[in-house]
Amino acid sequence: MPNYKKKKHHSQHKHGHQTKSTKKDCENDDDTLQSGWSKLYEIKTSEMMGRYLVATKPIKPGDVLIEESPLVVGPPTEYGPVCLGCLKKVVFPQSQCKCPGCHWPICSQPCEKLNQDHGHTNFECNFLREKNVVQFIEKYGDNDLKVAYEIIFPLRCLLLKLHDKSKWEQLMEMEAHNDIRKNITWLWTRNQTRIVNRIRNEWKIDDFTEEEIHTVCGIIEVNCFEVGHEGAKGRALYPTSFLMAHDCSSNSTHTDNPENFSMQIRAMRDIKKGESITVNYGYILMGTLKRRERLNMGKFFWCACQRCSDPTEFGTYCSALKCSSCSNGILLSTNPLDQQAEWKCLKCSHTIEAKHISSMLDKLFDQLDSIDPHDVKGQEMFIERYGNILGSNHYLILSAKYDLCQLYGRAEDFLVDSLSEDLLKHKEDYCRDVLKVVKVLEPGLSRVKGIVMYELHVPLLLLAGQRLRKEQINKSEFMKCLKEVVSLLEESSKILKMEPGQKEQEMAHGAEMALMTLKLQKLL
Ligand SMILES: C[S@@+](CC[C@H](N)C(=O)[O-])C[C@H]1O[C@@H](n2cnc3c(N)ncnc32)[C@H](O)[C@@H]1O
Repeated sequence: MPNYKKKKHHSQHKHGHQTKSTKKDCENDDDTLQSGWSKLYEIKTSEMMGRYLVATKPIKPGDVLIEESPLVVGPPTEYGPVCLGCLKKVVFPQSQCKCPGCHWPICSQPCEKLNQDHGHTNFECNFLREKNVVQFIEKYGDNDLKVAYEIIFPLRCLLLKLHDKSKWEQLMEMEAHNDIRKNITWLWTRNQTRIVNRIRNEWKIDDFTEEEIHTVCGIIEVNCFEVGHEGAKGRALYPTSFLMAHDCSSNSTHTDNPENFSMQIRAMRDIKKGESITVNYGYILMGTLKRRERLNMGKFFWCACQRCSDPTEFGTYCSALKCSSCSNGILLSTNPLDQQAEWKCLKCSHTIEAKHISSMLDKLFDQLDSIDPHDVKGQEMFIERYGNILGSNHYLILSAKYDLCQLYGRAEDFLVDSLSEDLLKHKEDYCRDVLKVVKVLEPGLSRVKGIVMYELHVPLLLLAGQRLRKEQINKSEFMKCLKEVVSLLEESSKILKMEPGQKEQEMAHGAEMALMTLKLQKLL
């Protein structure tokens, strides 16, 4: 299905942004050697995608393409009361700590993240105090409180119009897709009642027009990144990173620093000169039908990338369903770029309408989603129950396996020392199943790959030791296993070291410690 958007108002930017290059990149380039900075990309425009970034020279895996502070950061949607400084949850109305200026609840006295450029600025504090918005917060119930905190992010964007013209102009450069969004009645009405009417009618803030508020809502929906980690989650807009186009098998990745929400975009694999630089707006372990539906609902375009165009998704078959009419047949979409195209068995030609597939996938997704992420037995039951309908590489099965490969060894009752040989083998199998697919869908320095590689080293190392002791394998077979362990540890530590999240940092550290221990034991 083609993308119907028109991009009339985008001017073509010919300049590349100044970006930091890695040492490796500098070594190949005299200019860069002198400055330490390099223009790695330029901005181009296409009818279908609007503006997007294109490499102006060959880029290596791990090269940093963009590193920047946010323009604005705010609370997520549907989340509830958070500290206006650090975005950590606060318990309302019990919270004792209040911002000394506007009296909104904060996490501690003082929260050191108050008065930051992109968050609860002095300007915002004075503005909220003058309008006495806290009076509403104090009388709201749970639902209204969630809405009130959802307004903070658009309000922060709008306040730039009053106190930071240059940032406001940068924001107004971003796509809002008002023409498309106006025709999505539920979305426009939701924004009208939850955001526009609250700001203008209830909070009596008349500094912004309805159109301006809707536009800011659109800019957020189209361009914002979900940021933060456990404890402090948020949404943020960045001056340059928003330009990255989407690809379901992207060549770059993004991470935000939990301390200050600064954004880093890095290449995951080799990018050729002239190739577009892409990130994945979604989640790698999701099948084409639902992935495209989500991208269209959330980002307002129908993706037609190579992965979406290929019914087998590069031979991974991660959307394929088992045929109920014959044995060993599998069903695939007859045209993955058409959401309505029927699905057909490759063996017996049995067909099913796309709408039935879609509603079944929704039901199964809801079931998987309702399982506590720490519930080993629940996830196992999901695989057992639906493995016969969904293919073994199906993305819903792989999602459960991805959770399980991290749970075995960590979850209560499944700590690593208590895992039987069978369960260790089970963990190994799940890791291998996920890794096989992720290596194809996200080759290179992929975070998911780094995590699974780290997880895989555990059963391999323990099983090899047990088997050597029981004389089920000899020394040279043991050394062969160790070789795989070492390569997994080296690769996962290389990938995860680049990720600022605490979990990834701990794994990278764990991988390095494991390598050191092997060296000390003179096994390497
Ligand atoms: C975050 S913005 C990216 C910057 C945008 N192209 C611009 O010019 O402002 C996201 C929007 O870019 C467009 N876009 C990004 N990736 C695309 C893709 N793979 N195919 C079609 N449109 C895409 C869509 O219009 C989407 O809503």
